[in-house]
Amino acid sequence: MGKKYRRGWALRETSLVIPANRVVALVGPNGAGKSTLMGLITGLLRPTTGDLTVFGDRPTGKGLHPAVSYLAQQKPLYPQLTVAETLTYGARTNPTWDQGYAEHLIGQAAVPVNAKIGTLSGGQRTRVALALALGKRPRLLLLDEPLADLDPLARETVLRALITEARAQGITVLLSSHVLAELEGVCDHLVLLHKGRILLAGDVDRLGSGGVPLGQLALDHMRAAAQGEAA
Ligand SMILES: Nc1ncnc2c1ncn2[C@@H]1O[C@H](COP(=O)(O)OP(=O)(O)OP(=O)(O)O)[C@@H](O)[C@H]1O
Repeated sequence: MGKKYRRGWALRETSLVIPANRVVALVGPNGAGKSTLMGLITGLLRPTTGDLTVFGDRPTGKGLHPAVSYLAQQKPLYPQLTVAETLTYGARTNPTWDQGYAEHLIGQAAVPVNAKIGTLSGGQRTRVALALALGKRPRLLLLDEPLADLDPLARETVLRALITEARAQGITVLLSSHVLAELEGVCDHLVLLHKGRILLAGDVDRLGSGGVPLGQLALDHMRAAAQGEAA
């Protein structure tokens, strides 16, 4: 498939399968097309050419697929609501909502349930947003740089909690990040985009067979692509 905006192509002739039950790293320089790819999967965007299916269904553009949760850097939480009210909102808007599970995740993160969202730290807000995303019991979780506003320690804590949960529940995760080092040991599949094309895609074990870590592998390919253009 491809996606063209007024200014030009953001994704070109992209053919990709996101493998089930994996934690997939989506990496690439600024403007590579990562958010566009996520937008197509959520149905917020429509492909200009070609097609895609999510669990066998074409995205309708009328809201997310019931089996998909999406979390971006800007978390759509209401600052005036308490954490408990936020979960109630989740229950009201998601037919597959699991209240007990969402409460368990909030408890695990030690976020006070009666606190208003607006009074929470960035890390706590992210944990609430994650509980909202996971409480829907998705089969696919799309994370578009969800940790970008957190400090390194909070990033590590939240990422570990998230991945533990995803693996325990068999959720497929597509995670975009510019912090390559933190994807190490977390992601088992890599998709590297560059200027709207797939530069590299595959299992980390196979791609890094020379013992090259994921971050290094991605960086080497990004450098080579940039040098190829400059030449
Ligand atoms: N709504 C839009 N209208 C026009 N062009 C857009 C729009 N959204 C993205 N683009 C362009 O499409 C290309 C891909 O953008 P996209 O946001 O998908 O990249 P990205 O890999 O997520 O970048 P970043 O790492 O900076 O978040 C860029 O050239 C961008 O300028």
